Amino acid sequence: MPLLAVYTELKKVEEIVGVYRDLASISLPTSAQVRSVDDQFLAVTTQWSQRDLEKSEKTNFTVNYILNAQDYSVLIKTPSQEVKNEIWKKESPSGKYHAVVTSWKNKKGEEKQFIEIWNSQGKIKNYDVCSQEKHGKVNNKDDTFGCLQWSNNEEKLLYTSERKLPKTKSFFGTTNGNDDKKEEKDIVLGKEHYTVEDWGEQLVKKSCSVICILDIKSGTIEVLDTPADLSCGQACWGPEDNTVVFTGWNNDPFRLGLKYCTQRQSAVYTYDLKTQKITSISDKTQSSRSPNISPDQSKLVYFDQPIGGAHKQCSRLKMYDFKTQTNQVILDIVHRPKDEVCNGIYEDVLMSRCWSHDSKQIILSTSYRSRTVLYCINVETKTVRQLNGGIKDGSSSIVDIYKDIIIISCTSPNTPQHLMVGKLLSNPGEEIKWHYLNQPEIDNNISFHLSSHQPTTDRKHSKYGYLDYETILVLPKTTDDKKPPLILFPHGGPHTTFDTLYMMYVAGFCKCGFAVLMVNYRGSLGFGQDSVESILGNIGDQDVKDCKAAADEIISKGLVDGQKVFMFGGSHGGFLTTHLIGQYPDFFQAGCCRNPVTNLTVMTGVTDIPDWVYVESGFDYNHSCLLNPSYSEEMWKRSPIRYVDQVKAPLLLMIGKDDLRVPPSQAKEYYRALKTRNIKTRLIEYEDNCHPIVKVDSEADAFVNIMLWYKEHS
Ligand SMILES: CSCC[C@H](NC=O)C(=O)N[C@@H](Cc1ccccc1)C(=O)O
Repeated sequence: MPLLAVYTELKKVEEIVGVYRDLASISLPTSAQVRSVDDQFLAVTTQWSQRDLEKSEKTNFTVNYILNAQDYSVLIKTPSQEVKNEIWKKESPSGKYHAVVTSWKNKKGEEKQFIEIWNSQGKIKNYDVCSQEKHGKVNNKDDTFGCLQWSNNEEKLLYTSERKLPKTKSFFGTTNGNDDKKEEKDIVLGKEHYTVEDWGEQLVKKSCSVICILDIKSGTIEVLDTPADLSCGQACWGPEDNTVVFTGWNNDPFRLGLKYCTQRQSAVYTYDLKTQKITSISDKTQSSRSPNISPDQSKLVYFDQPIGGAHKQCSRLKMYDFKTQTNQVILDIVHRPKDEVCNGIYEDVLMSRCWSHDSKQIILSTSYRSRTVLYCINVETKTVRQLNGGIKDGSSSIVDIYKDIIIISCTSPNTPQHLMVGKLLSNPGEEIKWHYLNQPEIDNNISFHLSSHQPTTDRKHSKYGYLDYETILVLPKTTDDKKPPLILFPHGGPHTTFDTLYMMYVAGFCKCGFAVLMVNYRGSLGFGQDSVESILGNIGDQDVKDCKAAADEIISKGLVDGQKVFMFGGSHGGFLTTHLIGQYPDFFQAGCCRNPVTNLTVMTGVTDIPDWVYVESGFDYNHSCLLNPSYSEEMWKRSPIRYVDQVKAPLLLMIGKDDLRVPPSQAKEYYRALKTRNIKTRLIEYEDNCHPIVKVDSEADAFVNIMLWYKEHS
């Protein structure tokens, strides 16, 4: 390469790295808890996360605030304090104690887990919970099964862990040299290599979760006697601490991936701590989850939806009354949106605190078309209202509520998430006045526009012909008349959605000069259950055409350069990327995709969610389904690889080597097919990354590679 070209290339890299460094340094709130100190003051504890590119890890820290209880002004803000080795922290109901689950490696490199109890004087107890050998590893916050709950009398802690597995050793020797006689009789022979099923992508080694109770005074641990065919989680204390309420997922006949999949068979149960009797309180023909008890302990709410079908869908909000032992629907599944208020609930779980102080209302946030909005649902009148809050056309979500003081997180594509505090008012007509906890950093060089798109007559769905869809166009500020190149970016899933949130990659693309069109094609969440169902059996067609038509509309409005269009997407978004460059070969300059689905016919035996392949291809699924030539034929017709001969655009493929959802072989097969057809392509493989590719160093490397790829092929 001539010297000038080398210099220009280096300059380009430096600029992109600079953009990424700036964005990666932004810290974002992850959670917050509010509590009243007295009539005059409120205390708010907030948790934050920030990328540390030097250490290649995320730094977590807390910031504490003291607020004036009358006008919510910030009186004191403590300096940031880094949090290390902490898996989970939970304040007791009175605020006197904290329980902290910590993880630590001893000198032999073995992982130890402790539950520590703290008060204002310091650490008062520390239990090495796994040493009692009553259970396996404690679940953490992010696991679907995780929970940490103080009993109302503050004497006990409820948590979940993996069920204890029998120890095993080889038929021909010992596991280690120091097994004593007592241990020897508990050891089974020759089972070391038996498969232990788990719950798949991002839930590796989560096989069968059990509920545990730690007696804080004595340190004894009781593992509840739940059936071995249930994985238990999301546990909370029932009225007067006499029962435990939890969600149980069926392990049989075999486990399928649970991450991003709320349609698995599960129910809400109560466990009587005196009699050990387990009762299912939800409808067992539905999939139920996320029980949450009212402050007055008279009732609980939870979500349910049909078992099977789309991996995420619209859910019902249901309520169980402890006195009458009856269930009722508070907010039903919304098939076809009827009003401007609510299109249904699309959340996996409720916030751990979601009730108003009078136990009459629930606060939750969920997608309403392309925005996350706040809802207040009255469980007595079964009425729903949207709460005001945040940025115009932006998104707001609930972070915590305590005694009607609400903390929300507000954001938009040009405004990173920031926290606000307000009071839930008794008069539903009155607007909440929100106060900043931290000031947002608005990027005035980025703007965004929401558009709705009406499919042309030939593209209307045969059953749900009324459906429309939306896009979010994010634009860089340009100094000249030149229109920016466009990145067409459909989301994955397909049953998820792009809400008007701040997304680091999108902001980064804009700062590098690109416009980004995020497409909520039909099938996305937030538009009613009909939209979710409209895509089943139509993948590779309806979604592809929605994306292309949206790009055409935006180009025809003259907002972007129609001669410079690039494709980007992950997973099902990678499926759409490879479809679009194959079906519209002259439209795209280049493409990039992460863990793309490229060939459905070879997915069923290798993904952790084979049901996805059947259901999205338009078939019913049950655990005994086997692939046959007629399924395969339909799957082939819907696969991007079918169009590989037509591809012209250079394609960058990125793989998370540990992805269990979309096996790396999908990208590799497509890569080989492009190579042999002399289409420019590159494959990047990230070690220790699974489906999302979000390890700090990999995410950073992928960003720079994507930008260089597009710039090289502009
Ligand atoms: C057999 S893989 C199917 C594609 C995958 N769907 C579900 O997991 C997918 O597109 N994944 C999305 C992840 C996602 C799904 C739902 C909600 C949020 C994220 C992706 O990686 O973007």
